[in-house]
Amino acid sequence: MILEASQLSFRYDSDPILSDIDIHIGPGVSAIIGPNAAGKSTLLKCLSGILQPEGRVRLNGKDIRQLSVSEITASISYLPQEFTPQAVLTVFETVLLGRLNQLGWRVTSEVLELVERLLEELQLTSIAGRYVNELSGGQMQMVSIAQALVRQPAVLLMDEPTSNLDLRRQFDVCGFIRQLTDSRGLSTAIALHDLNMAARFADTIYVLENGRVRCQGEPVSVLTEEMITEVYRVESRVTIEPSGRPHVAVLGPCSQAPTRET
Ligand SMILES: Nc1ncnc2c1ncn2[C@@H]1O[C@H](COP(=O)(O)OP(=O)(O)OP(=O)(O)O)[C@@H](O)[C@H]1O
Repeated sequence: MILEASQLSFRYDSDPILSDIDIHIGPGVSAIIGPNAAGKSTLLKCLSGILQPEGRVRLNGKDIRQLSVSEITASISYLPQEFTPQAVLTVFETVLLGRLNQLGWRVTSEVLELVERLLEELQLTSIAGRYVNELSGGQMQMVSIAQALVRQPAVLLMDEPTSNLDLRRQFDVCGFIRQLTDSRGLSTAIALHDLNMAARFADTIYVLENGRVRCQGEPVSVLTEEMITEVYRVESRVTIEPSGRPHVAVLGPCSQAPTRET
């Protein structure tokens, strides 16, 4: 399934937040990077149908404005940046709730097995019976990832899914999402701050700057020292790994950084 936007623009009030965005999600992993307030979360909300932008958002060629909420949520799973549990439920129940649209009045054994399998794959089985309001930030984030994945979407939109995770978990989660994307032919977009995670796991990177796509393409063509200096105002060294993917070492802030609003 393909999710694409053309000439997408959005404003919350008077100021434009996103302008003339053309983006093509999938199949594969697209990373959306850019400084704070560049518009990454707003873009994901526009793509998921939560916000109504100007321009076109199409799901497999169909304007999503012509789709019902249940048609959208049957295909697109959106993981917000902040996960706030709505009620005091266990981890298992919270993940199961991700299937809300597909649940009848009886939960089938297939769905229960699906939840169990996912908890196992994300190494959450040991906390399946814990209440979500008692979890650490990282555990909570893992549960929200499981809740997004249990819906078995064709399109996966994730807003900084690894921001609260330790170093090892960041690799595990990104690797799992990458592998799931490949094995199920998903179209996945992930907003990320970690350039090396984007370099390692994405097929395509979109760089957002002040609400516009500054550049896009394969990690090796996008993640250049020049782009990083101009967009993030830091000095870096970019080397190419044996895999052909770039690796970014950040050296420090640019000495003569232009002042810009964030
Ligand atoms: N509900 C809202 N009402 C008004 N302005 C908003 C709202 N949500 C976000 N904004 C503004 O839109 C701009 C883009 O915010 P957004 O959260 O999309 O950026 P981001 O790139 O995801 O940032 P970050 O990396 O800090 O998460 C910011 O200037 C922000 O203040």
